[in-house]
Amino acid sequence: MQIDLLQTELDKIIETSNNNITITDQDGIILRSNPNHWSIYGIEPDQYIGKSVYQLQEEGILSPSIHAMVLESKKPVQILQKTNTGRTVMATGFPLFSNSGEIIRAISYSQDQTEIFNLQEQYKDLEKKLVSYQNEVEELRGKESDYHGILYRSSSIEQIVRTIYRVSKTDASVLLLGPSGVGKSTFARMLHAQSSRKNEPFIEVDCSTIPETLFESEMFGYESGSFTGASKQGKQGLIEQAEQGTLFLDEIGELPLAMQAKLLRVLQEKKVMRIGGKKERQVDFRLITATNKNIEEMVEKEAFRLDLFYRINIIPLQIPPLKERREDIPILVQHYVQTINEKYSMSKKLHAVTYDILTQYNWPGNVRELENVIERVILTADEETIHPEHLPINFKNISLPVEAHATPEIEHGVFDDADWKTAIEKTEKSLLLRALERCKTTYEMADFLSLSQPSVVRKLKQYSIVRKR
Ligand SMILES: Nc1ncnc2c1ncn2[C@@H]1O[C@H](COP(=O)(O)OP(=O)(O)OP(=O)(O)O)[C@@H](O)[C@H]1O
Repeated sequence: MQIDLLQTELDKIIETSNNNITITDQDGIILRSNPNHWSIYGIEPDQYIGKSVYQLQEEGILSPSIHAMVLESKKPVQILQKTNTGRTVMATGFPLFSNSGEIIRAISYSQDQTEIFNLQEQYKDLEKKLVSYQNEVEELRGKESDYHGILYRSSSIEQIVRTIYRVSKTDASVLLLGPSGVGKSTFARMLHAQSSRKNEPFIEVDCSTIPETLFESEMFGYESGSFTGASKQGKQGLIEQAEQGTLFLDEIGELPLAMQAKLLRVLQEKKVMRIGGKKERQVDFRLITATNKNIEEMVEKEAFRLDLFYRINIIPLQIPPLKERREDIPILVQHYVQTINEKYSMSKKLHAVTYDILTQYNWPGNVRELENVIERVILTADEETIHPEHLPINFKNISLPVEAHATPEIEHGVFDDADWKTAIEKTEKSLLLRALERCKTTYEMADFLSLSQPSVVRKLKQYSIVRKR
């Protein structure tokens, strides 16, 4: 009765265990096992009892057999088995000895670990990807704020820089979209400089400036004497000049429909025929296009060919105007004040209020306008310090936020009815706000203010100044 109960309990344990428990005798004959788990070995549950593990090993069903190993070594063994159903099984085996020290049983527990191994593989894959992304980020971060001449602090430009970095490794056509002066040409040059074609030509074509009558001869070139006025030697077209390099078609939205059709043919066939030529020439270039037009609307109005749009619009990148990424303005202002001073061997400075006005302005002409305005005021101001009145007329009605008004006090040392403590506090607060606008981190602020970083953090807290992220 007691034996029967033990037997039933053992059967139940084996049957319900999450592990595949298998017991063999000293000759490797399977005495008991859990029927639920044998499917991972590709064998029917009723086929294994009474079978020899050596035979199953020979048939390739157990490779290798843990029992065979335990019986041979007379020691506990742990192995990974690859089953012929493609599963990965972790098997642990133990010998069981009689009182006289003879091995009488081998018992194994095995568990299907396929999912865990798959996850491990995926994890390794992800780790590899992570390392490569980290390298990418490090590379970008190292050059952050000045990446191929592109200055930025905004996350929107950072995102674009990252995308450009990634697509520069491919030959995909990129379409740069955005209003005039946002930096489309600058990004196009950066993309080329970053690509494997960087040592080959970068040919920039402003589609709005080529007259329709000259389009073919300019773009495709011509053979000698092919038309009146043609050069005797013939001429290589712009597309051929971009061979192995990058062809940047700026203002593509200005291209008349007839020229769009001609361009499409070249893009489809990657071949050009010079005017007066007899055979087509194979061309290999990377295409970048840019426009400040709403090109999708042009497609809808049939002013731009849909098939050409598909060709150029593989990777569209929308560059936001400056007013939508205001955090880029201070760094651009500082950059242009410095470079334009250097260009003209000058050392003009912006008055704090001028600086505040420039950073509050909406810049409808974007970075180009910013660069031009700073150049103009540096050249025309008759004083070393550029005051608000030196700015063009359209800057007259800029209203500054309350904090900004505190800054002239520092310049002039004027504090109405203020006691010493209030004056110091006002000054400190103004300096902190100014540093905050110019700097990205509290470490940079500390550098800028010649303070320690903990002091900066403490003072920001003292004046309840919160840094924007
Ligand atoms: N992020 C930036 N950092 C530094 N300079 C920039 C940046 N973006 C643009 N610029 C400068 O602004 C000026 C205008 O840029 P760019 O010519 O690339 O603009 P665009 O969008 O191509 O203009 P358009 O549509 O009129 O051709 C250039 O002198 C360029 O160097």
